[in-house]
Amino acid sequence: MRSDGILLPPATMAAVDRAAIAAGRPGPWLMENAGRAVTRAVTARLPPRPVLVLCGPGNNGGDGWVVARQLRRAGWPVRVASLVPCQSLKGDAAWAAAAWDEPIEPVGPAGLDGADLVVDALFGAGLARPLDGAAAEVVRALNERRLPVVAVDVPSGVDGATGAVLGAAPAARLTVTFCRLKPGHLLLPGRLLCGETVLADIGIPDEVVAAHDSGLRANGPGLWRHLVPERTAESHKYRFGHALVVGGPKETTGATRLAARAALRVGAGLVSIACTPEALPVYAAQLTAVMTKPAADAAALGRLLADPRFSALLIGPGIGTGPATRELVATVLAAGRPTVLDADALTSFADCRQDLLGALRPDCVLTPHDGEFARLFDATGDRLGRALAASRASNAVVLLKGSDTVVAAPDGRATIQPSAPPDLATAGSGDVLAGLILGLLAQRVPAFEAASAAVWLHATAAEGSGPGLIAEDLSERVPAALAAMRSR
Ligand SMILES: NC(=O)C1=CN([C@@H]2O[C@H](COP(=O)(O)OP(=O)(O)OC[C@H]3O[C@@H](n4cnc5c(N)ncnc54)[C@H](O)[C@@H]3O)[C@@H](O)[C@H]2O)[C@H](O)CC1
Ligand SMILES: [K+]
Repeated sequence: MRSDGILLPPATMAAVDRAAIAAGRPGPWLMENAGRAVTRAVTARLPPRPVLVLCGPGNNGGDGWVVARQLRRAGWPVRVASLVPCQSLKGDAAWAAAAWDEPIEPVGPAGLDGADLVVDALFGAGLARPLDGAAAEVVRALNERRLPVVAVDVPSGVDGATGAVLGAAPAARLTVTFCRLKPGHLLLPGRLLCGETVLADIGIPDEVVAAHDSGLRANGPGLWRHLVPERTAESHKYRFGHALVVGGPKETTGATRLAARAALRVGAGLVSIACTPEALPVYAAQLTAVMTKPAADAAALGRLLADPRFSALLIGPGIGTGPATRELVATVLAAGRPTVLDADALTSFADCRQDLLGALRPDCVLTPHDGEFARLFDATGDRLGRALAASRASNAVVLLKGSDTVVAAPDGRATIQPSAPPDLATAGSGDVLAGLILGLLAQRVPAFEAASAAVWLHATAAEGSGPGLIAEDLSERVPAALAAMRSR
């Protein structure tokens, strides 16, 4: 199976299952492969121990019956508890249960006694509402007793489309999923509840998956590495663009400098800061490779940006909020270059959002955190859905920052960042991210890929840094992240 990063929401996964069966892969064969994948993952990690398999009313439960049979064949002491009477099971689940010829218990907390491991096959892609009744009780008891759980496809109660918990969900040590990851495996809290996530090939052809591809991806270098220019012996700095940051006042130059430095670190050929004459000496005293350009007001900035050599623009870090910023943002957008709008450049439009949203283009990238997002867009719904809706509404790329950062494009594509070291939560980290996007845009990386690449580089630069990471160091770690991008 290609590691193509394709993410399939549960409803799409169900359609893929049906298409695979129509393409000659029988349901029981798929279920047997799914159960075998779970069994292999368990037996590769653990020696035999008393295991309880919790089977639900559908095909997730069907996978559980296969796991029970295969673990028993591997010599494990296995018990099975079923949420529903076996005679109510249908289709492949009924087929899988019929092979079990030992006692079957009801699902409930009492059944957990004596189990050293629990296989959670209650619900998967078909979860339709919050857990209740015996399912909720046993899940709560699992969490209270901190029993090791192996989840089939997804921890029961986690919504595979959003990562949200519906009622309750076990904290699994291991989750074995099939065919492709679902958004809920990467979005919080689902990602944390999955524990180690193993993706198993159960024989669904890639072409069946491709036919159902809706443009959702787990973020990774394979999506955009080819678009990030590489320096060679005959490279010249002018080939790597000229990035410009609209600098804040002399009292708050740090954010602007962090962004400018990050743009250089990620490979922009030239980087300039446009700032007021009062702030210019402050910037000039603290910069070496970054140039400073005086621009006293919006009109002067407009004249400066008429120079076509500026290939990408950033406004926001440290710029301050208010009408003057709105005027500067309008001037920057009027220049018609790929543009990053971050922090104060977004907050300044909280009371007049349409003035901003009506002026954006697909080569613009907005980088709100949740608070900034809520001031501009409808904040109801899950993060993936919200980011996609905001991108469609604004006709711009929306990068919704978080531990599970989502990048969404107006054409419906989206990436979810699979990891984010907690050390990224440091002052100035967002300024560095904005600078990384700017530096990639300056090198003519398209906006959606530039934003996704910047998120991955930002997280990779923080990997292994440990506590005490500061934004300046983060920027210095970008070259190593670029090298990792080329090698993975
Ligand atoms: N990905 C693949 O190629 C394969 C996946 N398999 C497994 O099939 C399940 C999906 O099975 P499905 O029957 O569609 O749904 P579930 O088993 O998750 O749910 C069963 C059933 O339960 C009802 N229900 C939903 N929510 C609740 C609730 N909160 N309380 C009570 N009942 C609820 C609803 O009617 C559901 O239909 C997938 O996860 C994989 O594990 C195949 O086995 C192999 C191929
Ligand atoms: K499950």
